[in-house]
Amino acid sequence: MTSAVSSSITTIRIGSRKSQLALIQTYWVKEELSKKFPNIKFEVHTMSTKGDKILDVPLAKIGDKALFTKELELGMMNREIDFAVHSLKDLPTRLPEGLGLAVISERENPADALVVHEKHKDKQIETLPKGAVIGTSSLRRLAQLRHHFPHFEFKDVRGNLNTRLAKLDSGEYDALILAAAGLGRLGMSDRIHQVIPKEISLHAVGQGALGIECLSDNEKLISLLKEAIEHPPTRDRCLAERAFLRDLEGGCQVPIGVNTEINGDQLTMTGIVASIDGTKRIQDTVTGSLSEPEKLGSELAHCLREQGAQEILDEIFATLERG
Ligand SMILES: NCc1[nH]cc(CCC(=O)O)c1CC(=O)O
Repeated sequence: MTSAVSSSITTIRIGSRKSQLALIQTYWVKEELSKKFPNIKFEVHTMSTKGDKILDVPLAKIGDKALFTKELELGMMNREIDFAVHSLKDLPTRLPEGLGLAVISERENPADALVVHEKHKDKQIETLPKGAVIGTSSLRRLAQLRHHFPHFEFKDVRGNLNTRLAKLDSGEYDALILAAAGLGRLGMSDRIHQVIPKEISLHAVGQGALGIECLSDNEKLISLLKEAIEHPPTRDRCLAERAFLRDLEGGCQVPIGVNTEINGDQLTMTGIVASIDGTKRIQDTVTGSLSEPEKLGSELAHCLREQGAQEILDEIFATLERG
């Protein structure tokens, strides 16, 4: 008996991707659970996802929202694992029937970071030279940076963080834009040359937080996870962000950015939808009660739609389909 529903709990199986970052995140979750529940045995089971296997195609062109999660979801549906740990930003906003987002962990800095080649160590993003080659695999980063810095050359970069950094250091790129949180968790905060301010680029929905997915009816497991892992302020911010993305029908790979802030019992949320060439941008900010984060996310999505966000998104989907 390995299910957490039984009173004779013995083992709970945690599903994880195999990348170094995924394993660091999963072992952190395992450690937090083990501290709270020393009598339960937690086991890590690793799986490769499609996103780990296809490394020669730009992410946006693969066009599969469950790129980093599907194999783990099958593992839960087949009862091979009890829950899966994801980078929340890689978890689609609509999950397969029977599965749910059980808890959200405390968020690290959700901002993007500039990482530069040694020869640019005295520069900031504002002062990198014309024609500088900037590596990013995210349309969101591309669209927002191109608007502010049309004189840079943007080039796709795939692979895990170590591979990307090796490509930067070998001179293939002048700089990379990476999530500050990923670098921090890998112990490479010293490579963060500049945190990109929100006035230049808004971060991805859910960036910097972990999301734990499990069968929606596994109430015992969900209550264990809540007790050990859940961080309510991050949860509320991320639920608002995910409602915003869900209502715009966007995945991780569309140029949609957000910023959220809690002040007392109020949540303030800024969102942007941008065209890939950086010329069209629709951005707005809403504030509402922290008690209904998803309502606020939906309100912001509606707001941007009314200002023409859907046209920008439709154009992008058509371009991606044409290849
Ligand atoms: N899709 C890649 C991905 N998914 C999660 C992270 C790490 C940061 C996070 O937890 O948001 C990264 C790398 C990156 O964007 O640089």
